[in-house]
Amino acid sequence: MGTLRNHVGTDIWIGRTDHAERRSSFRYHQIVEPMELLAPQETFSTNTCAIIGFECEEGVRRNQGRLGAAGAPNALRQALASIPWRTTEGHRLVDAGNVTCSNEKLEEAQETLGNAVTDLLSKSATPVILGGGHETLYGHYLGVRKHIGPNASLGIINIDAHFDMRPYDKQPSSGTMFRQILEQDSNSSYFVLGIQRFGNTQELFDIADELGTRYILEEEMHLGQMDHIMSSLYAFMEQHDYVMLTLCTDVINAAYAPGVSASSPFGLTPMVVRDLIRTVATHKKTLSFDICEVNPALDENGRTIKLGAYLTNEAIMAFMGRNMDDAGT
Ligand SMILES: N=CN[C@@H](CCC(=O)O)C(=O)O
Ligand SMILES: [Mn+2]
Ligand SMILES: [Mn+2]
Repeated sequence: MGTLRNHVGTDIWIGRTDHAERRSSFRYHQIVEPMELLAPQETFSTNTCAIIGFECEEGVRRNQGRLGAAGAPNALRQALASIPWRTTEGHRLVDAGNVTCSNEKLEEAQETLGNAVTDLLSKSATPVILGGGHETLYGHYLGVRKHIGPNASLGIINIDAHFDMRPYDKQPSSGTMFRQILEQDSNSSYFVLGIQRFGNTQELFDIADELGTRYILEEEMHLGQMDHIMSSLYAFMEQHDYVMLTLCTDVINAAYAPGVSASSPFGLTPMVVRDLIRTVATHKKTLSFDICEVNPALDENGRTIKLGAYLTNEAIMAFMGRNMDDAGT
């Protein structure tokens, strides 16, 4: 089994403290609570986000990518630690620890992550998954599908430069997940935003068309075009019973996000990605979020890690914001 480590080291959630008791000066490290996964426990209020890390780069290795993404979950936690926590008192953030992939056992680790995600959803927490290579998404998907059952329609929204729809008959990797899902699950649909025209072969565009993928190219996603894109995104979410969101950090321009395996010289700006995350995570059908492909080993001065943490914060704040009315109940 993929190893489940319930508690991250005490040296991870450390940051600046402006005041030890005054909540209005709190940052993430002052409010995050450790939690036991898979242990019987009372259900959370709907105002709870649950972080879980996936220390895995086996999918990237199999896809001939550059290694380092397994170090991202704790690096992202460290960067989140000092971000101001700006929600009301009823909102909680728990940390369920890390699932670690060892001995190249990717499929087992994805299953372990899936079980953790199902557990969190069954306790009414909103999972926020810190990958890992983009193979993290497949474990995330397994957990969501198990929670909602086989018959519910699931809309999967991916913000990515790549389709990740390569053949998986030899082995799944970080380049195969959406083909695995669409070929195995007729109640799932796929919408990907930020595709690079020259980051994918013609064959991958053909497979995307064959499998009914909705996609928007990066070059169609700039100022003046966003209203139309947000409307398409909203329409896609409305068509499904549930939605899940995944961010492949290589969709962002390489100047802002150099710390990824396959960087994008023409990638999106962080502000566009922030708007997409806000739109999707605010929607009531969205169950969960993952961030993948941050690679600390390739980063420059922590720039990609910090951006990844800020985008994760956007997802968490959007999830919390939609539950504002329930806060404190
Ligand atoms: N996770 C996806 N990775 C891309 C890598 C592309 C590249 O190396 O240029 C893919 O498989 O298509
Ligand atoms: Mn990608
Ligand atoms: Mn990807």
